[in-house]
Amino acid sequence: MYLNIALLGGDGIGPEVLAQSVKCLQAVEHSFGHTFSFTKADIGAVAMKKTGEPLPEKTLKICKNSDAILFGAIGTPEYDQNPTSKVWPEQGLFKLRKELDLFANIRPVKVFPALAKLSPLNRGNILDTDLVIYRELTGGIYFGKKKVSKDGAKALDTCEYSEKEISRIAHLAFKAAKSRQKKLTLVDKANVLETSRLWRRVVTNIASSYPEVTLNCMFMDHAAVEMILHPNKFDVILTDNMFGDILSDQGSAISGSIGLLPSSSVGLGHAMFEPIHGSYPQAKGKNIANPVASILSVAMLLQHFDLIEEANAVISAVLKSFAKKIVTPDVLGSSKYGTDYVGDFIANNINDDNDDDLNINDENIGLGKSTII
Ligand SMILES: NC(=O)c1ccc[n+]([C@@H]2O[C@H](COP(=O)([O-])OP(=O)(O)OC[C@H]3O[C@@H](n4cnc5c(N)ncnc54)[C@H](O)[C@@H]3O)[C@@H](O)[C@H]2O)c1
Ligand SMILES: CC(C)[C@H](C(=O)O)[C@@H](O)C(=O)O
Ligand SMILES: [Mg+2]
Repeated sequence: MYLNIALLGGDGIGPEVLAQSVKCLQAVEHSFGHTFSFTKADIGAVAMKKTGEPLPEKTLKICKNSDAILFGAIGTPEYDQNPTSKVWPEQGLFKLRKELDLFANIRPVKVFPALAKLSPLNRGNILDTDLVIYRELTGGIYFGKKKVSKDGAKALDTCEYSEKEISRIAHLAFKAAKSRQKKLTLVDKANVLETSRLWRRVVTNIASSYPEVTLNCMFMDHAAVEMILHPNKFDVILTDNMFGDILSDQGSAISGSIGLLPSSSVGLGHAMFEPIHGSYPQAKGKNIANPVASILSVAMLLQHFDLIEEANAVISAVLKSFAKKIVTPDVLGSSKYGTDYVGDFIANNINDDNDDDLNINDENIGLGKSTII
């Protein structure tokens, strides 16, 4: 297969983890006889320095013309600590998500058996945690009207959702649940917010088209507790933009590190793949960032194009690195292995004979198919 992949490294550790993913994609090309072409483009603070824009036109064009986008991370302390700035790097990501209509952000949360003992939340019931968050990505409070009063003493963010915005991601989440454990949890604040009440009405109506799926509605505050106490009880979580952002970071604490969890963002045409973590600016240039979230995002990319054996080869190589404790220090404090070493190990273990000494089925990380559209 030929794939034209846009590479958006961004800021902080973004380019470092992305470089490991490219090595893995090159290993897939080599082992499975595919051709991937890579086009690098700027986004975030690095793009602002060059052009003044967090998402330059040229980058958007490259993304629109690509089959898929691999994204690193954006954001720098310079802008995080300057709340009065009129432009900031994260706007580049928002514009990209909106322009490409990437309305569904799919974030699997899994506990990897070989790492379960290292999880800060290690208890018996985390072991079979295998849930996936369907986060609405192009609406809600992130994209509603914003205002700051002239004297700067008041600010306003509005949260808006339409039936259409809710129903298109709800269908994806129900389809995912149907192919998994048939449980869907809608997370909202319907006891407070009008938008949440709309979500409940729309999602409850859609549920009748998926009789095999059990729908459960849960308030966000309660969900935060349940996810820590009984993470293995969840299957598919459907939620809005803001709640999905928060719950997925929380999910990573169950897995053991935010450096482990990938995501895909899909719409009707385009698809983007990125770790759930940020630009971790403190680690920039230190070769300590965990590349696994980015590499597993490559596995989701391959699944998206139905390259299932190839995705399994990547997953199998990642699991081998866990089994041999070739991991970065966020996972195992005493580890001496850096970003490059872990990336090289995984890339060097990607081959078309992926179950040589590990059975992928025993430790299948269940990323799920990233899109059903
Ligand atoms: N999608 C994105 O590009 C994205 C996501 C979240 C945050 N951000 C941005 O990143 C910047 C920093 O934000 P933050 O500190 O809240 O979040 P962050 O995810 O960058 O880092 C939070 C902590 O998570 C850990 N961590 C993150 N990535 C890791 C990795 N690959 N390996 C090991 N440990 C890792 C580190 O302990 C780090 O201190 C901000 O500018 C923020 O806006 C970007
Ligand atoms: C960088 C930030 C704006 C972004 C978000 O909130 O969507 C990030 O946290 C994410 O999870 O992708
Ligand atoms: Mg986030």
